[in-house]
Formats: sequence, C-alpha cells, structure tokens
Amino acid sequence: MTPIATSNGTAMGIADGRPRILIPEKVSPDGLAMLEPHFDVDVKLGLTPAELISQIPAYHGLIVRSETKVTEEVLLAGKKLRVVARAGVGVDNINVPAATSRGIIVVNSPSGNILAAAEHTIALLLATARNIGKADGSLKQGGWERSKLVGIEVGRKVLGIVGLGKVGMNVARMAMGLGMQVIAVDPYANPDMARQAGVDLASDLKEILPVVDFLTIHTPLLATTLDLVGEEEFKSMKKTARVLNVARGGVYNEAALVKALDEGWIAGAGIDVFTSEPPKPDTAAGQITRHPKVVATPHLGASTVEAQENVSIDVCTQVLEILRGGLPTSAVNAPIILPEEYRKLQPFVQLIEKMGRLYTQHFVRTKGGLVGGRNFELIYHGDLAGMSNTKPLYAALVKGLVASFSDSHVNIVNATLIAKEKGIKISETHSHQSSDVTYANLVTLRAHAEDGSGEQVIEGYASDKRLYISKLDRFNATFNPEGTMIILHNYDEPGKIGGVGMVLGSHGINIRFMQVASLDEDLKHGASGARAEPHAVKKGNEALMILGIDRPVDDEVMEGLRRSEGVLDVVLVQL
Ligand SMILES: NC(=O)C1=CN([C@@H]2O[C@H](COP(=O)(O)OP(=O)(O)OC[C@H]3O[C@@H](n4cnc5c(N)ncnc54)[C@H](O)[C@@H]3O)[C@@H](O)[C@H]2O)C=CC1
Ligand SMILES: O=C(O)C(=O)COP(=O)(O)O
Repeated sequence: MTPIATSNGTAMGIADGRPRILIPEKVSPDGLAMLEPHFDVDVKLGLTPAELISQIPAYHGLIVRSETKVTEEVLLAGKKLRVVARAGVGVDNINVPAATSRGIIVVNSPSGNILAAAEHTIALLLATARNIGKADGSLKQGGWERSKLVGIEVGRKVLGIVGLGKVGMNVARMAMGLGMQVIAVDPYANPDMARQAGVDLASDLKEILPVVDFLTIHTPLLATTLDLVGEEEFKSMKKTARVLNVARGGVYNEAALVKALDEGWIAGAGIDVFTSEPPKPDTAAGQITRHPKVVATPHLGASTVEAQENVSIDVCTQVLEILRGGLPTSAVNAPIILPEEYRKLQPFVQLIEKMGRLYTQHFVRTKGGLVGGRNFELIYHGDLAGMSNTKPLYAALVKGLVASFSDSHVNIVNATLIAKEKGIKISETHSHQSSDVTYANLVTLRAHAEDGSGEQVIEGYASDKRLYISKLDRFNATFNPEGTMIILHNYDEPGKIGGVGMVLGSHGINIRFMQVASLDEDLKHGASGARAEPHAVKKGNEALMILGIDRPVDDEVMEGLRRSEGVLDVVLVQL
C-alpha cells in the first residue's frame, strides 16, 4: 500500500482486470515495451477531441505529447483515470488544476528532451543567420543565388535569453561555444550558475532588447509570459535583430511578429512553435510559416530519436510505478517525497488509512448517540515522530475517513482539497515524549464527537510488516485491522462469547479470530479524559469483543447479535 494505492492491495483501485493505457500520439516504443507486459496499451493516433472523450472512460492512464488537449471534459469523462503523462516538458495542453481536483497525477519528463530543444534553437539561430531555408528552397527550384543570400556571423554577437532554465541554460552554453556574448533575463535564475556559465544576468527585458542581435525565449507559456514580446518590444530592437521561439506559440505576439518583419523593425525569425498547431493558413501563425524572413519548423524541438527515447522511458517508468501503487519521480501536481522517506512511511500509510476507515465505520455508525467528529488530531510517536514529510499519512487518513461514504478517489494529489470539501480538519503532532510509547512507533488518532460527548481515540502501530490496532475508544486491544469484523460492545460478564458464537454459528458464519478488549485501566477507575457514557453502563463493567469473520453478514445476523443478552451495541466493519 502506498499513498496512492488502495488498502486492499489492488493498485490504484483497479479491481477490474488489467489496467488500460491510451496513447493518442506517437510515443517512442522504448517506454511502451515496459508497459506492455503489465497493461493493455492502445496506441490510437488521430483521435478527434470527441473520440477522446468517448473512449477515455475505459482507461486508467493517458500518455500524450503536445498535440492532445487534455481538457477538463476529458478528465471528467476519465472516471478511471489515475495518471496523465506528458512525454515531454510543457504541460500547457493539460488542465492540471482539473486533474488535481480529481486526484489524477500529472507527470512529465522534465529533462528528457531539453538538449534536443536547445540544439534545435541553435539550428534555427544559424539557419536564420545564414538563410539556410531560403538557400535550400532556391537551389531545389534550380536557382543558384549567392549574392542575394549573404548572411551574418553569430560569433561575437549578442544573444539575449529570456528564461534561463534547463533549455535556456543549455542554449547559453552552446552559444558561448559559438563565441557569442550571452545576456539573460530570468527573475528566478540562479546567479551563481549564470556566472559560472559566463552569462550576464539583466534585471529587465526592456534593458536587453536594444542590445541583442538574437533573442530567444525559453519560458513556459503562462499568463505572465503570454505576449511577452509585442509591437512595442519589437520596435525597441535592432533592425538587424533576429528572434527565435522553440518554447511556445504566444510568448511572442504572433500578429506583432508579422508586423515587425513586414515593417523591418527586425530582420528575421526562427520559429518552431505556434499558438495553434498546425497553424491555420488565415491566421497570424499561418502568415509566419509562409513569411520570407522566417525559418519555420513544425514543432520539432523535441523530435530527435534520443529525446523521444528519453521522454518515453521517463514517463512510462512513472506510469508503471503509479498504476502499481508507487510514487512518480516528477509529478507536476504532487508533493515530492524521496523514495527513502516513502519506503519508511509505507506501512503507516496503510495503518492510518485503516484507522480512518475504522473510525468512520465504528464511530459514525454506532447507535446510541455517538457521532463521528470532523476535527482530528494525528499524533506520531516513536520513530514516526522524526519523519518530517508526513503528507502521505495525512492523505491516508482523509482517504480512510471518506472511503465509506464517498467515491472520491483520494491520494496525495487531492487530499487537502477533499478534506476541505468534506469539512474535515486534521492537525498533526510529532510527540517526542518517549514515556507515552511502549512500541517502536505508534499513531494516535483522536477526534471529538460532534455531539460533544467527548473524545474518540484509535491507536495503532506497525511491527514486522504487520499492522495492529492497540486501542479502540476506551478499550485496549491487539488485533490486525484486516477483512470483515464485527465489533460488539457488551457487559463484561461470563457467557457472552458463547452466546455470540451461537448466533454466528446458526447462520453458518466462521469466526477467523476473536479478541476481547478490556476497558483501559485508568478509565475503569474513572480517570479524567473519559468521554460521557452513551449508555447506562456501570463503569468498569464493559468490554469490546472483536470478531474477525469470513464474510460480510446481513442485517438479520446483526439484529440477532444486538438482541443477545448483555450486548450494548454491534458494528460491522470492513477494513
Ligand atoms: N519546442 C519544443 O519541442 C520544446 C519546447 N519546450 C518548451 O520550453 C519551455 C522551457 O523548458 P525548460 O527550460 O525545461 O523549463 P524550465 O522550467 O527549466 O525553465 C523555464 C525558466 O523560465 C523562467 N521564467 C518563467 N517566467 C519568466 C519570465 N516572465 N521572464 C523570464 N523568465 C521566466 C523560469 O524562472 C525558469 O528558469 C517548456 O516550458 C516548453 O514549453 C521544451 C522542450 C521541447
Ligand atoms: O516537451 C515539450 O514541451 C515539447 O514542446 C515537445 O513537444 P512534443 O512532445 O514534440 O509534441
């Protein structure tokens, strides 16, 4: 069990046969070969948006590149979807917030194709400088135009880079190798790395525009980077300047670029990406592709054999891991948990989810005035108290608490959101008092009943890969929270076990195990902290009987047990 998998061991709640993966774009077979032994992998190229929506309900995973628009509609229709993988960097074609709210993990390959994108930028840089596209086209038409196609050198020229991230930094290093002077604008750039690479950092785009001979943008497409360069910016550039775009269509305003080229505000452009792909002929993007001063490529930045192998292996590894219940290495919408940390937390994730399930089934369904609370405290003792990243434990509790009354798919991606929706508040305490623990680790789940009847407690621990509940409400117990169980609250008097056994036996129900949990010694003697009594029970005269049974039982059996003498309450729980 993991923060993402379900407690019954079926990865990601997939109980209905082999998980299915849909791949509506060309993704390198290297990664797909890793998936095929485990999943049904359907490569279906050229699906229309409507076809994608109608087919996605059958799939648990979706792997895309830049062409597929993973809209909210697609994500809503994908009832079984657990992961959307982007075989590349940019996730602007995926509605990430909609995926997050549905607990769908979005992963990408943050560095599998960055070298390819950087090299393509350099290819466009040289192609625009030396009129490569035009020269090739002319020669193929039978021409031999030498004097018309004189270019410029890039060595000793100034390259401006906007966005000194992974691609930008690689472009910078390559450009330095070509003898260029590189200046960059990136408010979040690491100044030490920039200095080491020989890149001068400028504070403002406006500052660099008048001095650059080439300008290249390598930011993601965001609200803040849309139309970063428009008419005003083009006008402030040198007339001999050339601009490059291997990031996303829209970072240069396309209409403004056409005007800048037509009016001679700049000399040329090398463009790989467009606001709409393929560009429609009658749009500014279409005009750019046909423009004589432009070298255009059809979004080829990541299209190298090596990059496609890298991104395919990167995302398929993560899809495999996620659908088997593990953690991704580069999720766009999930917190980062180191594998080592994750391994240590794993048994507790399972334990806490079970405690959450037990809580809801035991305290919410119990008759006699007990109502489940919504304000919880998770207290970590022993080894667990030292764990700093407990997000998976928090998510496990939300998942366990809501499992019985909601079909929300809860995981570390959406746990906070779902808790908020359901009005659940959870505080986490790391207890460093060694005196309260007799085990190497212990988790206390505490809640306050909504009806003000007091505190409700469940405690549990993990030992030797097994999970134990050590306290349930006011009773000390030791049982494994597994399978179907009947929990009887009864007077602690002789003969109870026999009576219960008779009722179950008469319905042919086998008892797997039985455990009598007695009242906490402190509470027997009326120590403070005990909640108000729901029943007219004499203090110290109660017990919980926990029976593991081999199958769920119907209302008739439960009623039979309830009518047994000395039984105060009976709850059926499924863990
Ligand atoms: N054409 C193609 O086939 C490919 C295109 N790309 C595109 O390249 C983009 C960049 O990729 P990476 O370098 O891997 O991303 P990255 O996240 O490593 O770098 C982006 C950089 O942009 C900076 N930035 C953000 N907003 C900015 C602003 N307003 N002004 C200046 N800097 C800003 C960030 O601080 C960051 O350093 C991707 O988002 C993707 O859209 C990536 C790979 C292939
Ligand atoms: O990785 C990226 O951001 C890219 O733009 C590459 O797109 P592609 O996978 O070639 O459609």
